[in-house]
Amino acid sequence: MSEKISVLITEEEVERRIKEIGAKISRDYAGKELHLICVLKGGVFFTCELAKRITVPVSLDFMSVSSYGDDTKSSGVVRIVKDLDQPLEGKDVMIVEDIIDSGRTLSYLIKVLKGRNPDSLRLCTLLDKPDRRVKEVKVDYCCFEIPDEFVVGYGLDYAQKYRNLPFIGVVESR
Ligand SMILES: O=P(O)(O)OC[C@H]1O[C@H](OP(=O)(O)OP(=O)(O)O)[C@H](O)[C@@H]1O
Ligand SMILES: Nc1nc2[nH]cnc2c(=O)[nH]1
Repeated sequence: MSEKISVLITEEEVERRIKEIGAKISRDYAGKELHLICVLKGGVFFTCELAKRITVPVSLDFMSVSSYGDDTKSSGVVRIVKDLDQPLEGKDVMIVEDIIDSGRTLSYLIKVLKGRNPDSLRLCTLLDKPDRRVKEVKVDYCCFEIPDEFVVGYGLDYAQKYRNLPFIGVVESR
């Protein structure tokens, strides 16, 4: 079955905003190098587009995490499925995510990665749903705050589909 999807944020708006955030990050990190951590799978499209807009030297690493089913959603326990390849010690690190919802994933990840002694650790997200927050998370860079709707596209899936949409859409019928 295919779902009806309406456009929430157009491709042009997403691209324009990523350029803006990339320029801001480049100014904020002038004279430094930046180590981007892409949180798979959703973060991959945003990470690539953002990295292209950052003008300071960038290195990349990838991580995959998953919740332990419904119980985790309340316990906030997150499992590392694929860990980083490189250490973080002495690096200026930025976690790059597609969306922050309850905040459970990111609050866990930030705690774990801080323990690896980076020089600095910040968070950049494409989308933020502040109304859904259960765990407080400091968001350093955010492209768009959105209402509490289930969105797809630009890395975000519905049953593993629609990650490749070049815009942010809302699934009307699920
Ligand atoms: O703030 P939270 O409520 O913790 O939700 C945010 C998390 O959910 C999404 O990942 P998802 O579990 O859908 O994995 P995916 O990126 O592999 O699709 C997103 O990429 C965040 O990691
Ligand atoms: N695809 C998708 N994944 C999410 N994870 C948390 N919120 C969302 C959402 O709105 N869409």
